[in-house]
Amino acid sequence: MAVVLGPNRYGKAETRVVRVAREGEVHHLKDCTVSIALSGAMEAVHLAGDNAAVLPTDSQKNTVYAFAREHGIGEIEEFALLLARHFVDSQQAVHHARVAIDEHAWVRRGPHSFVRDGTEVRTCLVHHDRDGTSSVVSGLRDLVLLNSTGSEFHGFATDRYTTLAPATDRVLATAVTAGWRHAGPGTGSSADSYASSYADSYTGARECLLEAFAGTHSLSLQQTLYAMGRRVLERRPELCEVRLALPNRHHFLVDLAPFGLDNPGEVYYAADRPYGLIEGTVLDDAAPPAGPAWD
Ligand SMILES: O=c1[nH]c(=O)c2[nH]c(=O)[nH]c2[nH]1
Repeated sequence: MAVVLGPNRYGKAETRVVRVAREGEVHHLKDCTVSIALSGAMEAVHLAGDNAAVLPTDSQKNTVYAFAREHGIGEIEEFALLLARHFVDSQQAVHHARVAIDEHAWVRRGPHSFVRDGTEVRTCLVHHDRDGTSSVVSGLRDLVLLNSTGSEFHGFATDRYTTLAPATDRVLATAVTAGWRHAGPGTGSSADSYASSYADSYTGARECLLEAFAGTHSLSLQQTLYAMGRRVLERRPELCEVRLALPNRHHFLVDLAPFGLDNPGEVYYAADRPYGLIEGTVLDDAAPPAGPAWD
């Protein structure tokens, strides 16, 4: 048997950075978690303990803070591309950089006061390669949605273990995890002109998800998933692929008969687990190959 080193990467995970931009009395807040993973010519460190090619993860963390000071944090996709290009361009041994950023939303409550906005998180995942190609996936997670009617589930397959009753009017609730792949940028710095639209693109794609969830009379969460992905692709030509994970947050009607009460769709038990997990990809059939974009 010959033992060889397989794929590997390393980097500082989950650097928490909060950037306060001060405009006199009025402050602006960006609250991010940045995860970096670098790969390339890293055989020597694994095989011989030679660290010459290893830029310490501590330096990577420091770069996040220094860049936040020097460049500010605009759209997270731009900041991720900036970091990814920096590591590939400045370190000979680094051939590929992966940068994932989560943005935690704060809502303004005054010139320099903010309230954390629920659990929803905006996300991005950027890859940059030595040959200059970049990929950008934007998205969100923990966007919690509920329709109190307009959802059915019946006509499903049954077997000897099926006890689920067909539903013609049920609560449909989920916590959306979604990613959408940008058709560009293809190469290097040409991404910069593109970058100014990341904010619009995000707001637009998120709105499509909300609209499609609220506006689809659902015969299954799978059907709703497809409608959500399709709406994004139809309205946002800059995007070519959407991946969704939708946990079915089951709401069970409580049996109030023991108390002499009826329950015409008014009182539910919101179960947290187990939950159905519906996952799917919706894509433009002319989408360029994804490469490592989702890795
Ligand atoms: O929308 C649904 N899809 C399913 O696949 C499923 N399975 C289940 O038990 N309930 C539901 N609901």
